[in-house]
Amino acid sequence: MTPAPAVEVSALRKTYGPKKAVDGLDLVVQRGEILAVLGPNGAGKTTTVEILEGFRRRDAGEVRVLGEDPAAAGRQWRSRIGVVLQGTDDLAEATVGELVRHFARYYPDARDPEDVIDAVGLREKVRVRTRQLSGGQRRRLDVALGIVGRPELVFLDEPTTGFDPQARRSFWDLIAGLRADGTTILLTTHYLEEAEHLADRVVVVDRGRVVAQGTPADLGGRSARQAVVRWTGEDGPREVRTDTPTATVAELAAHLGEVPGLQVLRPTLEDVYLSLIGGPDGAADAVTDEAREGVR
Ligand SMILES: Nc1ncnc2c1ncn2[C@@H]1O[C@H](COP(=O)(O)OP(=O)(O)OP(=O)(O)O)[C@@H](O)[C@H]1O
Repeated sequence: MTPAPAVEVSALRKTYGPKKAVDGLDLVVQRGEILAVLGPNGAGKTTTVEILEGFRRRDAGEVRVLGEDPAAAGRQWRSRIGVVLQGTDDLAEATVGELVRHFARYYPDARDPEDVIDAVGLREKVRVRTRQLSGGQRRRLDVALGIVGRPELVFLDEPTTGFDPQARRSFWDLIAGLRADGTTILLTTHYLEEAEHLADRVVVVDRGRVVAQGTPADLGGRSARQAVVRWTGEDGPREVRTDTPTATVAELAAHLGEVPGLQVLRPTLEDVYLSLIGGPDGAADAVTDEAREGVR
């Protein structure tokens, strides 16, 4: 028997005054998978995650997280969930080491705090007060506090915002390690390469509902889209669209030998994502721009 999904959401709704932040959202996160939720600013990602964490009330819809309704779940349920909170300002005078060790004591089966400090790359900062950390280091501390309790399910809301590229890579290794331990992870991100690198599946949310989902390779029919073969011909740049780029390249090579300027291009995850949400500025912004054009 396949285990029940870690997260099941159907027809979720949440409004703030007249604003429909979440508008009929359906979502499933299977046990052991990494699901990335993508979407433009204001799409409803954080609201959804906060409802799943039990921090925000919903207006309507069914929600099950580790088999329970987060709106009614208790302490024991909470100890099975890892929440990466943004900012622990009231604890700014504590050191990194003190905080991680302190949080570990709240959980029945916590990870070794020293291992967690190493895993998030804060060993050199272990005696530094949290108020003295950089933004990226603070975020890593948030992650450390979110995972030290050995949660079955971790919510990561834009975990690598403000990370330098090297820190982002080590964070990805950390997440891959959690997954290898069987942890289920739901992450929101604006970094398409992060979703591509980490996620088993991605869900694209726009205006409070899911507009597409799939593996990073297949999202929006990506793998089925035609490839573009480009090269430099005698008269300048040439390009053809084809379902069989290998055959095209073989043909070119037979004619030209080493093909000058050869490139085979497929739509990136970012291309597909932007087409799903309506262009580089997102559908909502495109409409606003049109309206602005109208009044000029
Ligand atoms: N506490 C609140 N009161 C009123 N409106 C809110 C509140 N929180 C969010 N909103 C609005 O609800 C919508 C969804 O916001 P949410 O933060 O869930 O989006 P998001 O997808 O996480 O965006 P981002 O990518 O910018 O973090 C936005 O229009 C936002 O302005």
